Amino acid sequence: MTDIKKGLAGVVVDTTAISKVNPETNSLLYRGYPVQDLAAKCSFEEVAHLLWHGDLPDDRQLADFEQSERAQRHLDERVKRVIDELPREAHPMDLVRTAVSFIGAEDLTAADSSPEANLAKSLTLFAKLPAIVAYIQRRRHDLPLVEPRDDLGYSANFLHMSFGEVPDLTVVKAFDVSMTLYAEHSFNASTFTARVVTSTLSDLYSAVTAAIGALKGPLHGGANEAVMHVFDEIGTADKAEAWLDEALAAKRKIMGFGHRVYKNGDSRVPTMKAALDTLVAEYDRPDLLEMYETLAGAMDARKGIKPNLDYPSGPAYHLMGFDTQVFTPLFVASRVTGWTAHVMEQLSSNALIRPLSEYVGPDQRAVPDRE
Ligand SMILES: CC(=O)SCCNC(=O)CCNC(=O)[C@H](O)C(C)(C)COP(=O)(O)OP(=O)(O)OC[C@H]1O[C@@H](n2cnc3c(N)ncnc32)[C@H](O)[C@@H]1OP(=O)(O)O
Ligand SMILES: O=C([O-])CC(=O)C(=O)O
Repeated sequence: MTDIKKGLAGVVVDTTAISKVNPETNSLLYRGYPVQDLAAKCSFEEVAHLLWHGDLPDDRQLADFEQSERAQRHLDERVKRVIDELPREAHPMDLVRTAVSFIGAEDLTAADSSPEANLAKSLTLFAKLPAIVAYIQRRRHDLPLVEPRDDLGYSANFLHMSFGEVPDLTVVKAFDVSMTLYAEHSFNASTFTARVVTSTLSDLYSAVTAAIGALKGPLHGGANEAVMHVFDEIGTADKAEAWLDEALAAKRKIMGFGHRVYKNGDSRVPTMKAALDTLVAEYDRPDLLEMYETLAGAMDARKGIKPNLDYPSGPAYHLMGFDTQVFTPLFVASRVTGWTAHVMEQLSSNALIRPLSEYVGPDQRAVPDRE
């Protein structure tokens, strides 16, 4: 029998210059820069520029970049109408996926996959996703669309469009940090999906639409939503240990824990946990922190399995005021930078991605004659 690497675990399928995930040193580099330092010192706009162009922008480049992003922030009436046609109860990930697909169908230059065209499309999606996600968040509460403000940075504007006001700087910074941390993570399932689609020479919108579908699952991005459901199911921290014992006995996967690559903790968690701590102080919610610590401690004690980025980001988005079902769309708004960087990298040295499988079905047999 062939040595099959189920789930492609441990298989290196290509090179990438975009990010380096190193489980040995528990580190993550974007284009050579430690992600913690980027989160501390740079805006998400700078990080997006870094991922797409390979380097941080100088002042002039940043000003140009910000200007192009701010000019495209509004929600197009037709995209709004498409969202409005869909049930209010539809999962926000399905709405975001449909909105991106619609934008792709409307763009008559979608098939132009030149580096310049793909860069322009990437920037368009980056600029428009906050409006889409913010509108979905508001529509769930029967609230009207909030127009973007072009005097605000990406994260402050995102929060303004979501809630109609700009929160304290601490909250804006925590949100911006989450965007930076979620932006890129080498060949994770959704990015690999984007690369598979791109490898057939399909267009960038199709790759991003497919990637959104892959991100939705609870074993990947959907876990940030699932963490909050777990917290709700447990109720209060004093019940966390008993809940965990029962869940593990029932062989349940505990959402927000474990990782395919990191086996000793996720490099991004300390930075996001620090951001969560600032939010807990800001909103005076020590109960949430107690739940976080108790469940994480119990999981470590019982299984030695550590939290991944979705574990601190779920409660952080909750404190900011987002509905639980809107957490994974926030991940989309960030990861679109990494996905599109990978689309462009894949095209720069493309090979159709088409692995082999070992057939284990019935041997060849004759189709019975039909009357
Ligand atoms: C941003 C992100 O996408 S990060 C990932 C977000 N996903 C989640 O948080 C979902 C919960 N986690 C998981 O399901 C897994 O840890 C994954 C899918 C992320 C990684 O899985 P894999 O690399 O395939 O590891 P695998 O599932 O084989 O786990 C190895 C062992 O640890 C156990 N394990 C791993 N994660 C968990 C978990 N969250 N809860 C309980 N047990 C777990 C498995 O049951 C398995 O045990 P076994 O050897 O006794 O069968
Ligand atoms: O790398 C992975 O498999 C999942 C992950 O953490 C991410 O995509 O951010």
